[in-house]
Amino acid sequence: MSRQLIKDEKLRNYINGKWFFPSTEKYADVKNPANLEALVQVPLSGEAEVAAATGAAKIAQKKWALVPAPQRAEVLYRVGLLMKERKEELSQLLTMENGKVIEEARGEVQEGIDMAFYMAGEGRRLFGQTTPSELKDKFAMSVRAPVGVVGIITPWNFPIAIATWKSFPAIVAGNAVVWKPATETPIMAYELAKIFEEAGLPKGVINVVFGSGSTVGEAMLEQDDIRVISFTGSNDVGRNIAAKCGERLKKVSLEMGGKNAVIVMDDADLSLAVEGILWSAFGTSGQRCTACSRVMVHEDLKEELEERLQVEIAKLTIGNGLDESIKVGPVINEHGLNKIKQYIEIGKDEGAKLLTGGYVMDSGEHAAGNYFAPTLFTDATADMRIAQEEIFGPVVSLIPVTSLEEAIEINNQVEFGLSSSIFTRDVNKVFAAQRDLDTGIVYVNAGTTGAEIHLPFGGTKGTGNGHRDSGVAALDVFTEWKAIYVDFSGKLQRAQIDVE
Ligand SMILES: NC(=O)C1=CN([C@@H]2O[C@H](COP(=O)(O)OP(=O)(O)OC[C@H]3O[C@@H](n4cnc5c(N)ncnc54)[C@H](O)[C@@H]3O)[C@@H](O)[C@H]2O)C=CC1
Ligand SMILES: O=C(O)[C@H](O)CS(=O)(=O)O
Repeated sequence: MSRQLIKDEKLRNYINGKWFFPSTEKYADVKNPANLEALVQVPLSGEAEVAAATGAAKIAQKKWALVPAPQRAEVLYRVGLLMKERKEELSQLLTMENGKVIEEARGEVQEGIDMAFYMAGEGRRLFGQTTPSELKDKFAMSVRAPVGVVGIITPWNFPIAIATWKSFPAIVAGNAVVWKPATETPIMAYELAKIFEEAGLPKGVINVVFGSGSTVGEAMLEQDDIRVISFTGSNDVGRNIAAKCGERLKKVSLEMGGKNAVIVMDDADLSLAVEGILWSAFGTSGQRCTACSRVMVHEDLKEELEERLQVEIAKLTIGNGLDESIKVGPVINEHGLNKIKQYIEIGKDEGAKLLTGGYVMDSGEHAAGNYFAPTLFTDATADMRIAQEEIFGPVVSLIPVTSLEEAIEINNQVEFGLSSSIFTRDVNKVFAAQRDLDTGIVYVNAGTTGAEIHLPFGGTKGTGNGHRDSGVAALDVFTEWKAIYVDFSGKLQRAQIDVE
């Protein structure tokens, strides 16, 4: 049934309000990670498409910026309504191309809907400041001005939500967008472009160019008319983008990896902690930048936590996420599987104890897809590679600790700083932890995932470069502050007036 949701076998780029096959005539197959069934072919476009999209965006942006922000917001509001109408269909398509289980796919699509309504609200705010002037009969204020053409580059793990986190604030602020989605998950981008079209977004305000990072992504960096690059993805790619944009003085917003941890103190509600760890370590098969991959557990609770987690992991159903009873879907592709496999060997060699999982599931109903068994290591230490590096798979390691201070120190001893969590009933520990955990997101008595769209999303250290997606903070990426002085004294005032 769901296969019928796919109407076009060959996807097309969306440039200047029209649909184009790629001039390169090259395509890549997109496969369902749950069964390796071919879904669609994604264009592998070239530099010509990036240039055309940028040119169209530049022209469109000039007009779009003059549309009053509340009217720009109405288009986003319609986008939200259309997404809501099509929520179930979009969710099924998302599960098919990405593999995440349907319940999570619905959650991701809902994030996009929420972001549409939230950013539509910004069309009536986009607050600036007014301040007193130093001079008599003079008015001083600041407003947010659009940046111009913005480039967004998005990953496969949240193919619709992350795109909405970036494109919606950009559009409501009066920018035009050139968007390169990940080639692994182009269907969500294709459907979102159709929704923008149906909602009446003027031609050229959003342009979608499918293709590889090395061709389309790199070409975007070289377009001087693209004034901002907003990127979510891996650290290596993010560093390269930052370096190249630095040479051109292009603004860059980066959201990258994580090595997120849950802390379980000796006074924790253990049932709650088990649930929080399960959901944030194995949800989306561990392929969230916020996924929990370390647990610092107080030594007094270590054995009990090991036992209870093993019992719960054994109950997880693994398979095609379109089946409502499935709790853990496949990982995105063979490359992902191989990376996870390597980390299992690394963990064993380093001396961590493998309690459960640690293998590719490749027989019976799992034979055709990319399945990895949910994996639990214990007795890991803070310096092990499995406790330092991003695995991006369903693997979590327990690290015993004796105090909150030790747990926080270990939490902060990694390259990344995205999300962290603490389970405790002690309010003093809660406040100390939220102050001292060096991450952009801190959860108390909840796992490391589940960000809400009206708060800033992003992290410290190697996770980013000081910008945030989501919330009002996202507007900082897509606007320039403009200071405006209006002198109504009728004379050229030069100096501050002395107060007599
Ligand atoms: N902090 C955050 O907000 C999030 C971070 N991520 C991170 O994303 C990664 C997984 O996503 P992937 O798609 O595998 O990452 P990736 O870095 O390989 O790809 C991300 C995007 O960048 C493009 N790209 C690749 N090479 C490029 C280049 N040279 N120039 C320009 N663009 C290029 C890709 O085609 C894709 O569209 C993980 O490391 C994860 O932690 C994922 C979600 C959220
Ligand atoms: O991008 C992600 O990994 C998620 O959208 C953020 S969360 O839901 O895990 O907080």
